Amino acid sequence: MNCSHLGQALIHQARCRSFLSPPTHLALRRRFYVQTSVPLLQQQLLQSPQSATRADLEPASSLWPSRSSRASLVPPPKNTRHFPVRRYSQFTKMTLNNFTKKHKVTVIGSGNWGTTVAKLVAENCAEHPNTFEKDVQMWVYEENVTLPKDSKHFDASIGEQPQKLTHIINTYHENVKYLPGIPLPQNIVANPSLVDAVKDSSILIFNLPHEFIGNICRQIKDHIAPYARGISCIKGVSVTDDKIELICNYISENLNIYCGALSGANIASEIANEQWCETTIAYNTPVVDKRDENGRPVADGESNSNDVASGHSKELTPLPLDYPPLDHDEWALLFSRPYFTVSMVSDIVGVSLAGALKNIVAIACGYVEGHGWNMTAKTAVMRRGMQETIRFANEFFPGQIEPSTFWEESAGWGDMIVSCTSARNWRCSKLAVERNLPIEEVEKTELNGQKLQGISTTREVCSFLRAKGAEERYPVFMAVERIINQEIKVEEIPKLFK
Ligand SMILES: NC(=O)C1=CN([C@@H]2O[C@H](COP(=O)(O)OP(=O)(O)OC[C@H]3O[C@@H](n4cnc5c(N)ncnc54)[C@H](O)[C@@H]3O)[C@@H](O)[C@H]2O)C=CC1
Ligand SMILES: O=C(CO)COP(=O)(O)O
Repeated sequence: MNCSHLGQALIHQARCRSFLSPPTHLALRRRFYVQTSVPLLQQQLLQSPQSATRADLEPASSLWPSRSSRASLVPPPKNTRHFPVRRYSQFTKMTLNNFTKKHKVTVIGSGNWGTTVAKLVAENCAEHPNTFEKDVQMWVYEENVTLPKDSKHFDASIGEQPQKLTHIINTYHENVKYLPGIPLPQNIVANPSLVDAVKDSSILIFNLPHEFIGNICRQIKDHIAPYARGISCIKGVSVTDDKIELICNYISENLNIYCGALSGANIASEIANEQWCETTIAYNTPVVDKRDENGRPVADGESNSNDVASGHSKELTPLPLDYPPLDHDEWALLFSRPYFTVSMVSDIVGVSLAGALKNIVAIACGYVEGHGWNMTAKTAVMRRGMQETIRFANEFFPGQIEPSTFWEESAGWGDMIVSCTSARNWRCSKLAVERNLPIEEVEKTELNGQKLQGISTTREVCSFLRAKGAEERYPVFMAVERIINQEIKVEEIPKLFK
């Protein structure tokens, strides 16, 4: 029994025991399909992209069994037509090559994670020329960088003169400042002009510290394609007074485009070194972008304001039909690598909040460890931190999360564990206690320009909780703020958690 069969069997078994509601059941089937069948399909198309016919794709049925073998394996779910139709549309979308346009991709941000995501996306753009333009624009916040004498790129004729970071990336294909030692694909184009980098792009990937997103949106608002679609890889939230907004929703509303969210247990330097990991992408394809199996729009052409599927509150410009569609399959195609497994879901709120709030808990864990307490204390902080995260989501985004995001997805417990044991927020808060320094000092001396998201997220979330009078229900979050502000010591934590 291969992985896909096994997945279906498990889902069916769980459903028979009434563990899963029918929608969850369907969502899980879809997830298994994206994770297992799509890469195989891609591989087949890669081997023979021009000549592939539907018959060529039939071997994929070893992953997705034929109707008869499916029937013998597990009784079909209610909506059995769903996946065969999708499979055919995948074939149509990827092989007929009847789209006059391809998606142009821009990554906005070029830090540790920004550059890593640009790398994996650029690898996929080169591998899927029917769907994506080969070159990937990467906007770089320009700065001068001096290559040290022992750098392999050191040029004696230039000496130790500072050079533009964009020049270094485009010449040596390495981001020596934010992702040193990792060779980058040559189809990444480092661009210091934000407006030029986003011009005509149908896909915008936002990947920079969350505090800069307001300024970025203001600068690009009038320069992006109105039909562009986004994915935010940013971990943070936007808070003003007693209002809180997810970063992807902030982007959607301010640019009037639809934007999903990517988040997971992802340490950039490990992924850049192609060590395997998983991630979660949340995306609700807007109704105006949905197409039937013949590639025709499913929207009836009437007003598309308040797009129900995506939750977008304004009128969206549809993605033109001369572009390949942008649905879960295409996002999986853009982000999946052999070393980066993508799970597609619809829970924008759960994925975004899990990614933002775990940074507060990671700081708490670093403090606890720096104080000399070990795994048992850290586990207590993680458990309570996750409890507060889910409480926060239910209290301030009622009815908008899927609990399975926190329990089953990389964006949930996966990210919590990795962040509390090895990420930058954890590392710097641990050092802060060990050196008896404010965490901001450690950030400056240890990270060479990289930014901690946990400090500002803690302050923003705590100020929001105060505005809502909800501090008492969030003792972990509030304690972290007080330790950051050096108002209390780590040893006071257990008393506060009572
Ligand atoms: N590094 C990682 O392992 C992961 C990071 N993330 C998230 O990805 C997002 C981006 O983080 P990184 O790429 O790691 O960034 P980073 O912390 O490595 O680098 C900071 C970036 O901010 C840029 N910058 C500095 N001043 C700026 C300004 N005024 N305007 C615009 N940009 C400016 C710098 O040029 C640099 O590219 C964050 O929300 C982070 O939480 C998510 C998963 C993994
Ligand atoms: O989000 C991350 C891990 O999933 C990275 O966290 P840090 O920003 O603390 O390194």
